[in-house]
Amino acid sequence: MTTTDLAPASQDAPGSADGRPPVLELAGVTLRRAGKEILHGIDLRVEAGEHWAVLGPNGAGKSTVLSLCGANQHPTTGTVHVLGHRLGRIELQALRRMIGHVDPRHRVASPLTVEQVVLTGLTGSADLPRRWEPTPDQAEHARELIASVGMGDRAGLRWPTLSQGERGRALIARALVGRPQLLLLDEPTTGLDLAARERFLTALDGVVAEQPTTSTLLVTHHLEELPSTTSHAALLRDGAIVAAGPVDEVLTSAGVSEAFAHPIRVERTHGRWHASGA
Ligand SMILES: Nc1ncnc2c1ncn2[C@@H]1O[C@H](COP(=O)(O)OP(=O)(O)OP(=O)(O)O)[C@@H](O)[C@H]1O
Repeated sequence: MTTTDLAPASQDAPGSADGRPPVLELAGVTLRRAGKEILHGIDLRVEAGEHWAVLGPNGAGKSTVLSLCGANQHPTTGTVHVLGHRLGRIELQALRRMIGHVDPRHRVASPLTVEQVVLTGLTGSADLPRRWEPTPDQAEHARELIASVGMGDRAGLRWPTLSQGERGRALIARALVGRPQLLLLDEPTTGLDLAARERFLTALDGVVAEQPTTSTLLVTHHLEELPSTTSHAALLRDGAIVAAGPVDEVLTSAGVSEAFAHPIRVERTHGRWHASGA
């Protein structure tokens, strides 16, 4: 395989105040599937270095929004710009190589080892292309990431034999291996034990510190799983955004209660969030 580098961001990419295109811009996005509109007029703008939490009840459309941001599907109407490129005008796989995506729907078809699965993050594919080899730097970075998610002694294990939590850890390393400018995390701590969850949050804080322009979007059902570096939040309900903006303005008891149609008390202590029934 030849690695196709992306052309410079398209001329029609919307600009920000400093002239750089936003990392993500969704404008008037609707999406229809199986005769049903599942997203209605989504507007969302994410700048470099912002860290977004995406929250909402089951079926609100969180994963669907992330799949658009991850160049996995096109909107039915409206526009999606990712890293300055408009979906529909760019080869999706080339774009995917610049995005780290922890996707619970990710399928590993062949019995790859943990190390091989992590390396597929560099090729943006489900399998390792024939004749493709990582550079020594890439291989070393993959090994470091595998160790950082606590899988250093399991790098040679094959995918079908892994537990759910081990797969989750491998997919986090896979998402980080390309040092992406955009990191999409769809319930990344599902199946992780308590220590692995905290290790993941520490690893994410490390990425944020090492790569200050990387932006993240994290979907979770549990406010306790939000990293303390979260800067913004979007609340979804029934395929629409009910609130989006700086995290302390959006993750309030009133905002979260409205999104979930249920009274919820939200508290923030030592930088982390907690939710309980009001
Ligand atoms: N390919 C599809 N065909 C038909 N309906 C779909 C399709 N993909 C998603 N949907 C529907 O769109 C809605 C939003 O789904 P989505 O997975 O984005 O929700 P979510 O907020 O991530 O939910 P959860 O918290 O349960 O994971 C759901 O009602 C779902 O059934």
